[in-house]
Amino acid sequence: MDASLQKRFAPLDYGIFSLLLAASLAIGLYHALAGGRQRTTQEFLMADRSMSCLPVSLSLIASFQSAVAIIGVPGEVYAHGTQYWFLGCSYFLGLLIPAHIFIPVLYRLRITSAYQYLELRFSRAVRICGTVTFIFQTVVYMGLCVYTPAFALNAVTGFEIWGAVLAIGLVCMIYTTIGGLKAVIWTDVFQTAVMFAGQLAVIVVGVQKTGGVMEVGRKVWEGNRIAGIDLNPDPTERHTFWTLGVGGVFLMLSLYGSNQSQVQRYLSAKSEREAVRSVYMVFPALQLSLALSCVMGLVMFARYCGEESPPLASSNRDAMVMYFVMDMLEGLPGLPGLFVACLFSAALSSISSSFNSLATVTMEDLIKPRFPAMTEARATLLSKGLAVFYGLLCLAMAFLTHLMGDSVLQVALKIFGMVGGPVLGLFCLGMFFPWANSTGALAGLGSALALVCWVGVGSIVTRVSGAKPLPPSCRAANTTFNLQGALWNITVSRPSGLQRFYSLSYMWYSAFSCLTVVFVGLFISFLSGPLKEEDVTPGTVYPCLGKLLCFLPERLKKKLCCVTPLGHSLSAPQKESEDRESPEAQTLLVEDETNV
Ligand SMILES: O=C(O)CCCC[C@@H]1SC[C@@H]2NC(=O)N[C@@H]21
Ligand code: NA
Repeated sequence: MDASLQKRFAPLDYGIFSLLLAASLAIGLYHALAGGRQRTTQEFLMADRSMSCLPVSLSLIASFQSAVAIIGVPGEVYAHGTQYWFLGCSYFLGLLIPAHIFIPVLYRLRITSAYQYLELRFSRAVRICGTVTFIFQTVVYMGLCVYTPAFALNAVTGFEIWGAVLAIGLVCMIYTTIGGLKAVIWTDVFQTAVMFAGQLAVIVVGVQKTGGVMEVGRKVWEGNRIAGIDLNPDPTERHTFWTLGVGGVFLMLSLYGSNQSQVQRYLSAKSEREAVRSVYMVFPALQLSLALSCVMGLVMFARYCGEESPPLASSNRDAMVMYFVMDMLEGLPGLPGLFVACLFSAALSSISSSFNSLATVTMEDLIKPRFPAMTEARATLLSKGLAVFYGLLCLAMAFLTHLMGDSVLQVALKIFGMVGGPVLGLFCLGMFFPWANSTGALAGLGSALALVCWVGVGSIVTRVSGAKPLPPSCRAANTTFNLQGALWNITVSRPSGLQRFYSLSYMWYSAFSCLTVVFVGLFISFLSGPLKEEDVTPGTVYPCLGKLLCFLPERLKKKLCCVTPLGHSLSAPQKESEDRESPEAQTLLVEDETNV
């Protein structure tokens, strides 16, 4: 980008930014020296299952709110309008279902890795497949999280990309490796606060510099950026109420229901009730962060829509967001540093959660079952070594990220759909369908991954990445403009056949892959001999049929294989003092440890 547009940092900016990194390191160091000094895997990986709901909820938000959303969502709203905001409608079911179905089932099994559930319900093979799929998804996501802030910074300030990547990667590796899950959660709390502060600063200064709230409102209205509810049922339509509101529910379930990063936070809560409470506390904070990033996109539109050719309009939209921020905050020493601290906080909180959960599942699902006699000290040391290994892998992934094209937000959501969706399907198949067996689960997972990766790769290769950006102009609608508007609305010739398959909205990938696992899984299970109630491990099936058909007599419900609820009836709240382990799960876990 030409030097005239390049923005410079004041010394105070560097000061604030370094302060953030230092604070994160300090929190990590504190947890390395305080408490149990991270000498057991229970403390290093599970925070001694002692966390209360507030830090858990802030850590849940921070884990999947990275620079990808903080830069990607404003860019999305700037180019396409506020349709994306309807994603907030998916947060209701997307959080209620994890709170009242996934947590009760997973928490009472007292597991460490979410994928232990897959072995308890199906078989070790299914568990290994789930773990490997999760590892792949998380490594790619980490690369995206590291690269995004570094790329945006470099595009606008000339900040050396690999300097930023190393800064993020090293700081994160240090405090995650020495401080364990406690450090990750408490740094997430601090970093979430910095994230909100940074976004708020840009919005307040941006509105003030663009002529005030009324002026911004008028411009975004005339610029056709306020989207109404779009009930178009066409699944190839990129963002509609259905793709965001319904497809988004499956996306949220794949993150908050069956993703180790989030499940590990639920399991680190000191009681099931604390875990459920933390999910309820996530809801308002997620809505707020979605609102902040959408409003930031609107302010950015209002700021540049009057100009003939907005700066950087030609280049990557994510870089343009960073330019907008520096354009707004320049001349206010400290604020550019605050926003960069916000970006790095977003990245650090997501990457540290990923490091820690990768180390956890690798230990619990891939190493411990092979070496059951390993001493606690060696296991903890190995977990720390894994955190370093995954840190280096993440830096390598950052290289690959910039090959993916698209806006980083779209890439991230595609990955979650292509890889997170099938794993969600395994959990749904296991929890809601007692007849499903491990043959069906493996067949379902394989077919879903094949199908949804075919769609995903196809859409990238054939570049049917969906809607065109709206005209970037906010001048009052005059005749020529209307004509131009009309021209913009001509729909390209409707794709047919394979093209139509590739142009499936990426927001449907989670739902599509999840339902493929369920349908194929059930079909193969019935072909290969469905399980009976007594074959299913107690506590691994959620008796949703029993709840839905609660009006039926017990006899009939038994017949319909609505298996009896978990160790404790699901409706009874978990008493604090009562020992969490249901007798069946307890005996089971003993077997699990022995039959290695
Ligand atoms: O920001 C990221 O790191 C990934 C993109 C957002 C992931 C999803 S979108 C729905 C939910 N709300 C969030 O803030 N993050 C997740
Ligand atoms: Na984050």
